[in-house]
Amino acid sequence: MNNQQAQIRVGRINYSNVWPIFYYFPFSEFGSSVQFIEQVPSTLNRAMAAGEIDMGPISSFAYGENFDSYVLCPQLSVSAKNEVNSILLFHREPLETIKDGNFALTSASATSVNLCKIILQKFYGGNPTYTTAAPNLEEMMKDHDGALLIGDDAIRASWVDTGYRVTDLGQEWKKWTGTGMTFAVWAIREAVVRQYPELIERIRQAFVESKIKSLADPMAMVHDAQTKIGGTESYWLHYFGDLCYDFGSEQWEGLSLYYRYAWELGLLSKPVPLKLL
Ligand SMILES: C=C(O[C@@H]1C=C(C(=O)O)C=C[C@H]1O)C(=O)O
Repeated sequence: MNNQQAQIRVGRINYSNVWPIFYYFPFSEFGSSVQFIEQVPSTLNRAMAAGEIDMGPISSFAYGENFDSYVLCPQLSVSAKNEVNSILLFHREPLETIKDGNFALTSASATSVNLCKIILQKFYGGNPTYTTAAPNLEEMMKDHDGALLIGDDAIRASWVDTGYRVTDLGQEWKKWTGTGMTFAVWAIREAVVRQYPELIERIRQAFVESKIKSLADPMAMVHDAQTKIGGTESYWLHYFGDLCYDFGSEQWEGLSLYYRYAWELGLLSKPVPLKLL
């Protein structure tokens, strides 16, 4: 089978935070050679590890768990230099007073779940307990001191006056480390790169071009977000403006520190190297 009929299975995170990289992707140009599978990050993480998808955005923590089999695309990520606005920990009392408490963590995440553990255990010196839960804030907060939501679940909850304190974990990471945080990376299974190098490069380049075009003029994407998710034009301009979709030395500086802390806490089994395409 030559590259043109190759079926590259590409994951697509079903949150608005990845929209800039998909918004102008030329789907029709690739026809049946590319199939898209849309899921929450944790499901895509498992699918790539199982060989059920070949490339696309996954939790950066999932790369840390499976770097032996993956390479990363330069220029593509979901990062934040400070506030991320959609990785939110909701809690009643200050973190200092609940650092040994119990926390409900969304089942949709891998990166942010472990970022929350690094923050509570390493930065606040806590010894909390964790429960993985469906991303329903009201249910999560019934019997926990805090609840972590990500993606559009977090955005929608942030629009409601819940009365809870809200900690932005991107901002918290920046406060303690001085670096930005990368929540998702664009990973490719090495076996697929070897089998379809030209097609993989065409897909990667198309993602980069979509990123450049949508960030150069985000208004169509912003108005789509208002229609499909709600919120104001200024909210979405701020949201997409606070996110960073690059993946270079600045992003690796923060991500390698995250991997080091995760390894030190036993959340990852070994140090994580950078393996670029
Ligand atoms: C910025 C975000 O990052 C997401 C968080 C992820 C995680 O915690 O595993 C994975 C993919 C990202 O798209 C978000 O959810 O809003």
